[in-house]
Amino acid sequence: MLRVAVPNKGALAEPAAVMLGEAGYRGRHDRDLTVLDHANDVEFFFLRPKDIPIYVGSGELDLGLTGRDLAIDSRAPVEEVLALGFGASTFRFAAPDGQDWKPTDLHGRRVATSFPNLVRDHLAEQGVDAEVIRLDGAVEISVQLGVADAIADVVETGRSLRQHNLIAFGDPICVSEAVLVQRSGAAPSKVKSQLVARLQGVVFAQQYMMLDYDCPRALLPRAVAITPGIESPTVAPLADPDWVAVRAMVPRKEVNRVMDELAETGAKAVLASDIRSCRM
Ligand SMILES: Nc1ncnc2c1ncn2[C@@H]1O[C@H](COP(=O)(O)OP(=O)(O)OP(=O)(O)O)[C@@H](O)[C@H]1O
Ligand SMILES: O=P(O)(O)OC[C@H]1O[C@H](OP(=O)(O)OP(=O)(O)O)[C@H](O)[C@@H]1O
Ligand SMILES: [Mg+2]
Repeated sequence: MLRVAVPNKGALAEPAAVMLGEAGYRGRHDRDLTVLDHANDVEFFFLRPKDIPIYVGSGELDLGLTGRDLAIDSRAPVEEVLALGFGASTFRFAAPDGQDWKPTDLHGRRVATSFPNLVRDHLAEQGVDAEVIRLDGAVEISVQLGVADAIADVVETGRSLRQHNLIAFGDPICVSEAVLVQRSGAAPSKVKSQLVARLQGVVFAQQYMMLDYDCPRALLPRAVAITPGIESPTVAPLADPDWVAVRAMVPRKEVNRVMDELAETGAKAVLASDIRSCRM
């Protein structure tokens, strides 16, 4: 049976549960710490996302969903199998607004963070000798409370930084998202490949939309150039011989631009719909 770690709390827990549900796996009941999915030969363990790389790196669990930043900070021997497309954030230095900060200004100063290894390794790479103060959370407040001169923390919308008069500086230390990890160099297995393929199907489906439209036959070459699809679009005859129906997958981010172009070209009844899952 495949043993898989899933975040039980925090920003990644809910989207991870939704993604596993979409992939056909059994969900968590109440606050249970484990779920047996006999139908798919998988046992899920609900753990703190920070601990997940430790369990997977030690080989106790086969796969884990966690944050890339947490996996790096853990220093556990894990490798990314798949990026999951949710939980996106950057990990950045920040310090009081009103000064033009550079990472080298941290020399000889105190930097508070919940990701001490990630920060220490980054400072060492940059040749900056700063003191790292390890805190568990609410790191943004540490500067005003006087325990640090700057912070390094997760930034999603930037709201927490603004609220505490902090400004991010330097290049991001890490560009993170939720990832599926395994122990570095772990052997492949059939159940593992199946879970990876299913999640890949959901990730891919979330990044695309299905477009359906009617198109005058004479305009088909132009329409196909706008929606080339993955392999090639599906073209089906309509009752009216001068028209065809076209179906193609389109990157979600581009769907409105593509719909505008199709409408301008002369396509009618342009419909966009979600894809729940796929195997490419
Ligand atoms: N807005 C966000 N806040 C915190 N973490 C986020 C956010 N968006 C994405 N993440 C990612 O979630 C992971 C952190 O999850 P974790 O559960 O440790 O912290 P949390 O969501 O802040 O919960 P907690 O309440 O336990 O601090 C990291 O990989 C981080 O990059
Ligand atoms: O850029 P933003 O959208 O403001 O999001 C980032 C903030 O959210 C998280 O904090 P959380 O609320 O989880 O509290 P914590 O610091 O105690 O973990 C994170 O640690 C940042 O503080
Ligand atoms: Mg937090």
